[in-house]
Amino acid sequence: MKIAPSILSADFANLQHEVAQVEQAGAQYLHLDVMDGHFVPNLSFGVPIIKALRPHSKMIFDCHLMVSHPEDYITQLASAGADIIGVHYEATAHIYRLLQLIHKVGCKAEVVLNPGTPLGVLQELYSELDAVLIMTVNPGFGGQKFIPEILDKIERLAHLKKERGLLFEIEVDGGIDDQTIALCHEKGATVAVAGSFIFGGTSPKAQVEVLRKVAGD
Ligand SMILES: O=C(CO)[C@@H](O)[C@H](O)COP(=O)(O)O
Ligand SMILES: [Fe+2]
Repeated sequence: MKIAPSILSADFANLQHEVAQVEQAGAQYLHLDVMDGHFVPNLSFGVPIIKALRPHSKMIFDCHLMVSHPEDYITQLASAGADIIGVHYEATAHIYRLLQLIHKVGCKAEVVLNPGTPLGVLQELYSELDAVLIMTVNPGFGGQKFIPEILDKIERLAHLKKERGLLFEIEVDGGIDDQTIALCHEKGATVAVAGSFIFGGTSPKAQVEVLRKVAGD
């Protein structure tokens, strides 16, 4: 499983150092949560922060857009150096068009599903999908408790992927720690996002190493 530290729980006054630590520990992705205070009841950071971090890291920049008009940010995010752009199915009336736009600007396209959104909505989207992000908490905040009912959803998606011979990544996001990562791994998730587990303690480096030991590639 690839590890994707989410900087939402990092020390914002010391971001460059925090990012360097998780990269040195072997994290392959950097997860960047963009929130607009409208789609979710919280504000985080926007494109300028992503652009500022880009020259300091070779990790895959995985941008999770929690905004009401995602189409307005795709081109800017691509120019800022995003590699993967994740858009919520619930945030747009034109998900297919949005996935096409993400590909057009040269990024990988990911659909994010809230806990209450069924897998069936992906049915017509598979040909445009590089990744599916399954929310294992309600989006908007770090430090929430993992919702165990979502394990079944991960298992069903992994089964579907295998059955159809598809190659998309299955990401999980929210409440991931050294216990829940193992459960998600077992069900077929391939990328684990973790914020507070990694940045909430004293050593982000040591915490990435713990996750890698439990479920790393
Ligand atoms: O997208 C989100 C929250 O909406 C996440 O990426 C959080 O940053 C995960 O934080 P933890 O649950 O791991 O603390
Ligand atoms: Fe996220």
